[in-house]
Amino acid sequence: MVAGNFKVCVVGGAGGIGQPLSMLMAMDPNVAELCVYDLTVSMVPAEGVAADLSHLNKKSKVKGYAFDMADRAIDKAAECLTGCHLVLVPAGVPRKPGQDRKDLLNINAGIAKNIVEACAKYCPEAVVALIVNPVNTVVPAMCELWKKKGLNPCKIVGVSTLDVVRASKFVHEITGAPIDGLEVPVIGGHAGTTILPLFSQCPAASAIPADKIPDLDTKVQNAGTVVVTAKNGKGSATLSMAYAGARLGKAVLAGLAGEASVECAYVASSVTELPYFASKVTFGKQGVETVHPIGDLSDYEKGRLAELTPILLEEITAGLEYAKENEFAC
Ligand SMILES: NC(=O)C1=CN([C@@H]2O[C@H](COP(=O)(O)OP(=O)(O)OC[C@H]3O[C@@H](n4cnc5c(N)ncnc54)[C@H](O)[C@@H]3O)[C@@H](O)[C@H]2O)C=CC1
Ligand SMILES: O=C([O-])CC(=O)C(=O)O
Repeated sequence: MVAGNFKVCVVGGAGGIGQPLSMLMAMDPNVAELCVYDLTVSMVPAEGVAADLSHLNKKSKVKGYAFDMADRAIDKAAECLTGCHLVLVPAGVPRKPGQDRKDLLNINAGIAKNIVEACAKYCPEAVVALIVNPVNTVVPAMCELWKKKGLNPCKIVGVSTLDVVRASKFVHEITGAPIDGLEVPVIGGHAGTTILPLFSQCPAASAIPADKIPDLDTKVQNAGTVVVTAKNGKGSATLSMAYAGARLGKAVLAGLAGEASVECAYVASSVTELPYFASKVTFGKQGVETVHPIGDLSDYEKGRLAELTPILLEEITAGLEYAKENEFAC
């Protein structure tokens, strides 16, 4: 397989997730150009992160861009975004202890819109992977605004890979089954009970007694909160998120390069009654190629799906409302 020569931008690239994510993407043989994009107020200047990464002995050329908070990306980010094949977006405010992901909507939806409207203008063919929370609402909001511009909503992808990474790790820890190839699909959304790990679809998890599954399910749902609590007001998951985001980013680029790859992601969907839903997705030459059906569920998982559906619908509806009340500047 010949490696691709793709241009990738990490927006929020000097942040907690952004720095390690930029590093992992700079190491991907499919990346020819990497843009590290952040605000001038970031903890480390984006140019500094880029200068640091530019010394890795990898083929990627790395450049940093920093903009003022008051700048609109649509006015400033032409050079940075033009020609991008993939834009990864870990820009936004993380949770503090006691907060719910939903509490971030007001501030983070505005940040996401500022970025996604610039992508609509400068790289409308790119896959735009949104890590910014609350994913359950921000993704439908940005996708509907994207559609209003006549663009293909399949280009907007909500990153829920960390749930798969966590569920798979927990099954490995309990069963001792080899970690390589151990994969628990996680469907639904990316917050609380909307996170539904499908242990019944992971052969290694069949060794776990049925009465232990609800606690394991809850452990996956609460894993983000465990990190928020342990970081004690200094942010949420960054390193594991960067690992998971790079895994998704690499799958997208592999697909664009002609090697179709499957990852769970939260996307516009018709596999359930909900218009946005996380399930397995095949990434191919155009980005999202196939959104896979959820497959067979255990009775427990069926019950959980019924329970999460109205909750996720409410969070999606908030996104649809946002898109009704707002417009892209372009
Ligand atoms: N989808 C998922 O599974 C996960 C999502 N997250 C979310 O990712 C987001 C980022 O988290 P962290 O990296 O920990 O936060 P952070 O605060 O460390 O970094 C965010 C970066 O975004 C930058 N930024 C803010 N507004 C911007 C704008 N308009 N344009 C460009 N850059 C901008 C900031 O300057 C900062 O450098 C949060 O919303 C968090 O909730 C975090 C973990 C997992
Ligand atoms: O918990 C948070 O706020 C960050 C996040 O989405 C996760 O770690 O899954």
